[in-house]
Amino acid sequence: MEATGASEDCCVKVAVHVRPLIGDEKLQGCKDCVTVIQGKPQVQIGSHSFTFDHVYGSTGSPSSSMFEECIVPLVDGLFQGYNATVLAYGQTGSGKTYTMGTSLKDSYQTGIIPQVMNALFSKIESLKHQIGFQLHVSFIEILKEEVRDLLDPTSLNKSDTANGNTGKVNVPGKPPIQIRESSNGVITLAGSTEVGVGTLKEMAACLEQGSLSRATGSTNMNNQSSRSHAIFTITLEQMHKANPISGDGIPNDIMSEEYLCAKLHLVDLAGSERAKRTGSDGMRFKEGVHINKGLLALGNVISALGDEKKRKEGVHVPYRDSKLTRLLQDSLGGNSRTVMIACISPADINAEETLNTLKYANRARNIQNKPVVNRDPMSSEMLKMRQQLEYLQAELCARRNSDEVQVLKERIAWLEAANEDLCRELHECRSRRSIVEQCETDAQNGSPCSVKSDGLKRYLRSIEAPDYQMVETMMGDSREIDEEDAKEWEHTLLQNTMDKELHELNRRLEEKESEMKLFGGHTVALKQHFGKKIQELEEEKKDVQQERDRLLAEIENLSAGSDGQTQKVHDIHAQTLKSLEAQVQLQHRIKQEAEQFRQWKASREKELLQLRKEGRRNEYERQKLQALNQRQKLVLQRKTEEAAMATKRLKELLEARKSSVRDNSATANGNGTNGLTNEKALQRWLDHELEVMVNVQEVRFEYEKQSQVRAALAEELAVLKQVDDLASKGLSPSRGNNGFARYGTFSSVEVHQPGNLQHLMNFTFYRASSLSPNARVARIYSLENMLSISSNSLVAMASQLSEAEERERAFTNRGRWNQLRSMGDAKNLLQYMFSSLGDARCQLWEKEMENREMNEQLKELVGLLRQSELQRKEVENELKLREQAIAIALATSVTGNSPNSLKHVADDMNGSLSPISVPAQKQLKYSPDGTARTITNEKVSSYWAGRKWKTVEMEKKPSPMACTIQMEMAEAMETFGMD
Ligand SMILES: Nc1ncnc2c1ncn2[C@@H]1O[C@H](COP(=O)(O)OP(=O)(O)OP(=O)(O)O)[C@@H](O)[C@H]1O
Repeated sequence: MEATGASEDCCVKVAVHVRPLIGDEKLQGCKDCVTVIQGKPQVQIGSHSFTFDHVYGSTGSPSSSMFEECIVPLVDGLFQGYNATVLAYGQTGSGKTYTMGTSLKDSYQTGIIPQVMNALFSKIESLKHQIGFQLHVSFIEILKEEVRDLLDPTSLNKSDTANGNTGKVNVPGKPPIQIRESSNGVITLAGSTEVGVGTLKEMAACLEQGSLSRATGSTNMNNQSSRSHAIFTITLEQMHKANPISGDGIPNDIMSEEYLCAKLHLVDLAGSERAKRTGSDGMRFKEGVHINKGLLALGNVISALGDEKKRKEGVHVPYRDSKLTRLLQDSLGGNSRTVMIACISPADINAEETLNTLKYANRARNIQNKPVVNRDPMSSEMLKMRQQLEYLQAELCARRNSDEVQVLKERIAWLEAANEDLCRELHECRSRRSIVEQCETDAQNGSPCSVKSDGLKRYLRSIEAPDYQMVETMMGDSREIDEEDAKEWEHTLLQNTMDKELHELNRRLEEKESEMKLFGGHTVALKQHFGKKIQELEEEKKDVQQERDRLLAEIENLSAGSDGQTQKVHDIHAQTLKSLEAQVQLQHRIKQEAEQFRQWKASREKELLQLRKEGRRNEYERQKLQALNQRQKLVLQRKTEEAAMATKRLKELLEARKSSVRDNSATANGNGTNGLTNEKALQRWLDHELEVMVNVQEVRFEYEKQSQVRAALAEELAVLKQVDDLASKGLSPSRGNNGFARYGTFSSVEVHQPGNLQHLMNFTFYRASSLSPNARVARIYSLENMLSISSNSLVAMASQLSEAEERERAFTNRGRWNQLRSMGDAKNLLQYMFSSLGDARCQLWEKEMENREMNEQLKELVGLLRQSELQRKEVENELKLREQAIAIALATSVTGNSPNSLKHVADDMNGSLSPISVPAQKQLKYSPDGTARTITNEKVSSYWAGRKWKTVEMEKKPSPMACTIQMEMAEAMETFGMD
């Protein structure tokens, strides 16, 4: 296959995909530090701003439009014979696999590769009648600079549990896949499996098989991190059957076929990573080193191609530095239309990596590719000939006799006029027919119009008569009549349908009417039933009233008939009794109320006390928290200031480095006054270089310290928020197994933490749940403030570090020692370096000596500390035992138990008393009969000897010696920063 045809220059298109903050980042309280300018493909981070071809995610365009805007043009180009490449680049965990859709889980349908497959097959479906297609796919990965075939059926899928890796294992003895370059510069893979696919399902199966075989592993930054660069390649071959009939109307097979072949590489690169952050060691670390090497080589290729000056100078492009760059040779600066998707995380902790990715991508935008249509040389020759033929035919046509054209034009005009007449006539006929039909309908309904209808029918029949038809045929258009028939047929059909509908409606109407009737019957019956019921009730009411009246009358009669005086006495007694009863009840009520009041008052007082206690506790807590916030803020401020100073210094040094390079090159070029100036300038340059290096180290150190502070703050904030959330739902803390107060369930915070950190989290949780709601809110607010300060500081440092790294890279590529133009310069500088190194070594030696001495002192101190600690413990134990003994002795003096029985008690408590001599202020002395008396200021040994209690110390406070030890220990611990 040969790339032929005119090439078009086109730049590599770069799209940025900003993923949202993910679970882990949210748990770490990360802030979004990436701003996407709305309506513009612009990304800002810290003080840096970048413009790309597209920006998706965050406040940019929705990710769903990425495929339409970036990938569809490439798929279309594939059908025109253009190679294409989609490259996903970014730090580990930034969403490359998600974007490409090779993970087979969350993004499978929205990923680029599945969408490409759908688009390809639907296009093939629509074109398959004109074009013959053949599709092949291959899927390889580059793992540790080794190309592995992910579709090789003979290799085994293996889960390498030792390293936690999953991936393919090549069959022993099988030759490795080779990268070859053909004479015309096309890169091919010898020995990789190319699977022919005919359906979408088959292609999807290949993707699935390869994705499952890909090497993945777990790191601190991504549970399922791709440990290799993966390339899924689709090869589309087309046989165009353009122009199958030659100009003379004779089929011409040789002239009609055109063969095109284009490749689409879909590349999911492994993520760039820092071993420290991914926490990788052993095998994972080695993988990381290889990944970074490959990406560095890719970066160098991008730099070489993206720098216009270098391009013009024809600088060597280091494609051969890695297998990845070798395989992507065509995609970068070659025969391909390329889209690079830079995936970034918006989290502040990833600011440095995000900046590096954006810079990398920005450079890639300058790469110029030269895509050409890939067609078969034979068919391209044929195409040329065909084009020539078409051109000649057109020329021939133009030169033909113009009279012929004139005649044809007149004929066309005549035909058009005839056509117009016919159309008019047809229109009239149609309107007449509709009148006839109307009359016919009326006739059926007995309308007077029926008389006319016969005449019109006759007229119509005359129209349909053979001579009429003949006229029609003569005019060359019999279609109108067919149309009329069709209309009539349509009309009949419509009428039938309407009839049916009417019939249906009538039927339903009847149904409804019968339902109504039925319902009407029911209503009457119900009315009657309830009417009767009401009447019955009315009658019952009347009866009851009559009964009541009768009873009242009876009572009146009875009272009128009794003796008046007896009644009076009876009344007086009854009244007295009543008033007495009322009095008693009143007293009882008063008593009850008094008791209730007393209880209420007591409970109020208790509550008040409780509230006061709570208030005091809250106030204390508030003050403590305030102090803590203040202290932490100050520490953070100090740390941030230190970091800002280091960052500023680094910035200045980097600026100064630029100008010093210029000065030195001027001096080295002979513009300096003499050799001595040159020597001094070189020495200054070297000092400066070393200072930059040390400063970068300092900033990185500050960066890491700041990250740790940030992580601790974020951790506490996450826990506090969780506690607050649970509390707002009305859940109360419960005690966990470890004794700490906990809420029912704990989030994934604890699931992800290893042992001791888990313990710490529990502790934080305990503290958080013991805070009052107000204190919690205040602490959350303060933590959020501190986090935001920390986040800004981190982004500023990341920006300077990324700058320093980039300049260092540029410097390394350019050659650090370019400024040395003569042997003299080199010798002088070497001499200077030697003496500087000598000084540094001497200083180091002195420091080491000092350190050694300090270490020895430290060791002694630690020994002393341990000894004191042991002594402290001994004293404490002793104190405990004595307390027990005192308790027993006191009990004896009260209960009269004999010391003998107490001895058993003490023994049971493992209380064998060791002799110790301590100053005592108050002591008890026991006689053999068990009686005790108090003695003071006497040094005695407490010892159970031959059933005799001698003395037992009563001092409860720790002894002066224990106090001294404790103080010494506290001081020492504070000095060495030990908890
Ligand atoms: N646009 C997105 N929306 C939601 N979640 C995303 C998005 N992009 C990535 N993620 C999530 O982020 C995590 C990391 O993504 P992914 O594995 O694709 O990263 P990666 O760049 O391929 O990492 P590595 O280089 O380590 O393989 C996954 O859990 C994924 O679900």
